[in-house]
Amino acid sequence: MGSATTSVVEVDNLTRRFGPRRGITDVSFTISSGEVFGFLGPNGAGKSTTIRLLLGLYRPTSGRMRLFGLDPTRDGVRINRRVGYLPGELALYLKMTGAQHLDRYARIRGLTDRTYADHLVQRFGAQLDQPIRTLSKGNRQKIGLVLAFMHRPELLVLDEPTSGLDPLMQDEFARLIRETVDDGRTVLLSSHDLEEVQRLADRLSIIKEGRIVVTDSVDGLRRSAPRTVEFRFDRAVTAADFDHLDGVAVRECTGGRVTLSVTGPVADLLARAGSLGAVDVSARRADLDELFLSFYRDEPATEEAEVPDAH
Ligand SMILES: Nc1ncnc2c1ncn2[C@@H]1O[C@H](COP(=O)(O)OP(=O)(O)OP(=O)(O)O)[C@@H](O)[C@H]1O
Repeated sequence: MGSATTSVVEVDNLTRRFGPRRGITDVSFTISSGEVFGFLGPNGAGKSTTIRLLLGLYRPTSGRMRLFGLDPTRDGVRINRRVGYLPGELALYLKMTGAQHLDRYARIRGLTDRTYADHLVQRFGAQLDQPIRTLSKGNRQKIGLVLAFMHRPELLVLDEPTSGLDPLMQDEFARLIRETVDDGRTVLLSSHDLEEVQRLADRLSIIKEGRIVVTDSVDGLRRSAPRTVEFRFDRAVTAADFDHLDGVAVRECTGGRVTLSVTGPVADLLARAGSLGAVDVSARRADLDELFLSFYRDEPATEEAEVPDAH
């Protein structure tokens, strides 16, 4: 802590096509050291493709990327030593035990001090003495987590990290993430779980149909999330009384009650409601889930969404 913040991951206009199929198009984002960066998107959006490019497993069609200032297409070996990767689909050897996996990874990485690895095994209650094929999904995932974190890498790239973990283990995982960034290390957390990203990430990008639709801090997104505002009047009002106002969408209007979805400043709306003789008002901030879902559903994938930059 206290040291200067540097970019650990830089991605500029990265494009990867698979023949005629789109993989990702013009993807750009930057991740600073000590940050948890969420990468959120529905199935097939392009999260895994982006990660595979970053790890040098795919070559880009065009664009530029850097990890620690190095180019993954050329410096893969140097980069991989500094990265811990948990793939979305864990490829463990079914006949080998967890202990054999740990030995193998420690050898590849030249890791002699196993204190931290042992600590992680204890912490997650990972079962090391049985062949992987006999383990449940969650227990395999715990081994995947230990393998990703055991050498204290500077960058963790985690694809659906809590898949299969029970709530207690998810909490343990959340604590581990916090400790990791408190240590000045960096996390890229890819997921389609809104709740998980919202809880853990400082900033995030939402990717849809291969393109980034928004990048912002979680707090910034929360500020720009629509509020639900409800007014009551002692006479009937109509949707037309409100729907011309900037940032206001009428969700429901019956008799003397109107429910609105509101983004941005409320002065004009309050003036309007006042002039119509409002007798009561209530407001609640929409869940971020609503905002995320609106990006998933409605946003055109070809344009950046107009969310005010929080930085
Ligand atoms: N090796 C490949 N060959 C052909 N098409 C591919 C390949 N890998 C990915 N794609 C295509 O690229 C697009 C993005 O897929 P990707 O796996 O990156 O999505 P994702 O966001 O990780 O999805 P999920 O959440 O389901 O894992 C999809 O249309 C997919 O079909």
